[in-house]
Amino acid sequence: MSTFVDVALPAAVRKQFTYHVPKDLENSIQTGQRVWIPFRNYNAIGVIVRVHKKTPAFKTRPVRKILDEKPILSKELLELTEWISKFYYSSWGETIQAALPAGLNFVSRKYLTVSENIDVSKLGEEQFEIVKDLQENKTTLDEAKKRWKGTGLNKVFSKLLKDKKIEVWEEPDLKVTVATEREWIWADGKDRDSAKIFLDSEEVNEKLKWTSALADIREELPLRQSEISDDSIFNSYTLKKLQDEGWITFREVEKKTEIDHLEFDPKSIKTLNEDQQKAFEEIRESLTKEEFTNYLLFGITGSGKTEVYIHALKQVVESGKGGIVLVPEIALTPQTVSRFYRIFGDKIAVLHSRMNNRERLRAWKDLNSGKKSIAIGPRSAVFAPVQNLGLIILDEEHDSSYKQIDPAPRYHARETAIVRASMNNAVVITGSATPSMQALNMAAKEKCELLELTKRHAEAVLPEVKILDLKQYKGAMRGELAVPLFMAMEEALEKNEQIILLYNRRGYASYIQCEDCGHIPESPESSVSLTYHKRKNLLMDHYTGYSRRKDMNCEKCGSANLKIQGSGTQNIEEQLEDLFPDANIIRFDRDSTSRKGAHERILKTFGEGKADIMIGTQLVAKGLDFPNVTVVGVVNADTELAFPSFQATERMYQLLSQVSGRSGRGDKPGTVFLQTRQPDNPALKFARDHDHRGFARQEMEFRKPLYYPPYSRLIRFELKSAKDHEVNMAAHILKKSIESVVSGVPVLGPSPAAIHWMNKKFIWEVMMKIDTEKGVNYIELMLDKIMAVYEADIKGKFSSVRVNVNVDAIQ
Ligand SMILES: Nc1ncnc2c1ncn2[C@@H]1O[C@H](COP(=O)(O)OP(=O)(O)OP(=O)(O)O)[C@@H](O)[C@H]1O
Ligand SMILES: [Zn+2]
Repeated sequence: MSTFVDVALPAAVRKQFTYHVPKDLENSIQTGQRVWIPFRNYNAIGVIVRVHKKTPAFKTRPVRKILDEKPILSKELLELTEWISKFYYSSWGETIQAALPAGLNFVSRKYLTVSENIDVSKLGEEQFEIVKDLQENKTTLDEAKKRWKGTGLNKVFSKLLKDKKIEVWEEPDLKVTVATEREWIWADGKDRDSAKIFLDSEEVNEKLKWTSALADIREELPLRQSEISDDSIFNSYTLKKLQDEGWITFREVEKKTEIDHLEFDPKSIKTLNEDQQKAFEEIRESLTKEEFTNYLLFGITGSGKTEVYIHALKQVVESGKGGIVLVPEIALTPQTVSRFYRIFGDKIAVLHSRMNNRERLRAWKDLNSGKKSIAIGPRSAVFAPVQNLGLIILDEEHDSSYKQIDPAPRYHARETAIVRASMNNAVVITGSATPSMQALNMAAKEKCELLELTKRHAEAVLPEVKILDLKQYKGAMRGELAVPLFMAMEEALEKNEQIILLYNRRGYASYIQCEDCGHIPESPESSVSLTYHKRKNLLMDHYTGYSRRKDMNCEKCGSANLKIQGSGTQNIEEQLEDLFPDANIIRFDRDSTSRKGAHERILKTFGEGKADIMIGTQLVAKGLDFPNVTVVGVVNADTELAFPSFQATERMYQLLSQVSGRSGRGDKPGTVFLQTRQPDNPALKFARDHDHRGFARQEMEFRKPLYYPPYSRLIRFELKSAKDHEVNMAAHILKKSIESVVSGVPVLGPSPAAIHWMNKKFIWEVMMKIDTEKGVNYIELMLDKIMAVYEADIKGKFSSVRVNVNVDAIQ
């Protein structure tokens, strides 16, 4: 009886491809391996997701070769990616693609090889020339096409391909290597003492530049290339000279990662306070019993959630297991990493988006081999190949970055973490000072265990929050700052305390507006309003990258009265420099942190007290812990409300609470000022009173009758095409398809998306709300049916329209 395998490919089609296994490969084939399979007219890389004996109804082709001796995807991760592909309605292949780092996933190039069963002696002269070339030079398909383009050999090459005398094979795009660097060492027979004698000897001529270098480095060998600092008196060239003179030589060593430079001091682990200890005891019990449990750690800002995580993780590591710590990408600061590194040292592998492919691959391998047992990273670290998984921590559970939006798989790291933990009898701790409505609802339904920390550690207390009505302070403004905020800042500066200002917008000034007709220029590519950048004098679309020079006259009415409205962080920064000429001001936003390492530098400067005021976007609200910050100001609390989503209020509330939480974390009490034009907005008042439960109650009351999440599950269908009328019609057909498959569920739309035109495509949306009790199999089957009906209905029409499905869509 033959053996068959089902193979996943990274395509968007939700199906696997079946091949038979040649006898000689039968003993080595396993699920989770990559194999080469004939696909269309080349040999593609695929991942085996199933091995079975079920003969398919069609004629199968054979697996060509096995790429990985050992599976690169464990049974566990295969099962997890399968669950995601069903629940979030992605293809299994594209889900696997997201779960593996480049070099191990499907990212590949097409190379040419000469077929094994070709008889070279029978080739014509031109054929022989090509074959010989390919045998001698490793060549990609693209290179070959270029090489013979326009020459007489082009046709011969195509014929060889067609006759399968030359085959196309995909190969992983990244060779599995580690990054190395030079480490300079003494040459054979040379050492510090002989160098000293030489330097002291008469022969040494001061003209020899390298003398000083030798003097400088002789005590410091071995010396890594990366350790040569810019202000050092010698450089690589000096070292090269010393090498030529026979004093030193080098060897290639593995590069250190950023994390290798952090401080390791496991004894510095903090003793938990009473509340923390109580929470930890409960978690410990589940860990000891190896029983899947989902905890929600609801602890106010500064209550020491991180300390609880650390103790839980320690318990896990000591029992020989591994853990994953998920944090929002922008909270993945050196501050967070170093707190864990101090206790767990090189057991930690950090994964983040600023790493290059090679660094990421190395982290993956260290975890997969068990060399490291803790992964820290953003959303995608939920796929980290941690061995013997005992615990997953998901900090700042409410953060929207845990949901992937594009491309598929559109998964949420929280739900994925819960599923992965339950597969491993592991524990999940999700933590937040402002838990999402979803999480609170789970706790209410006893689907997770609620643990609370209601006090800040030791003497620290929550800050006093003041709401400033900008309408009332019209005549009492210092730039963008109402007088009370300005005065509090002056006072703090006087006492050498620090200040954080949130301005939730970027660029020099947000937008321009016509004073006469009120028109605000919009992007022709995405229909969002354009942001004005003073430095470049440009209007920019931050979604698509479109930009143009600032208009001189209103494009609508021709008036020259164009006013710059609102102000971005750069403008505020300049104002602050005038208002507080003696203060050091530092800006923290995406523009100022786009360079590698900038993020770290800014936080370090502020942490060391070398800056007095930090002004920035949402970045300043996340998880930062600076005990000397006593004043926090929100320049305009209303900006979040303008966002078109049922979650806008929740987002605003969270942002205000989180940024407020940066104040008064040490022994000095803090104050927070929220500037607004809507002082009566209840969300602001709840934020002022630190009343998350009150806010949640009101928010739930608002959502329940409207059947919004968490009372329902939102599934958004996004339809895209360059032809607006086609998407529009297709969206109507899709709506009917949904209604014919499931009756009685609310279907919203079709409507143009909030951003109706982007990347030259029109976007329409249809949304449905389903019962949250419906499980993964129901969802997959329902969506299969809907898509089948839809596809039958549009058959032959609207071929330009693509449909994306987003389960648990949040905005
Ligand atoms: N048991 C403890 N012993 C000593 N210091 C503690 C203890 N618990 C917390 N702290 C200190 O209190 C500060 C706040 O703690 P931590 O950053 O863990 O709070 P958090 O709940 O994670 O805050 P946030 O939600 O605002 O990010 C930190 O500087 C931390 O070191
Ligand atoms: Zn106008």
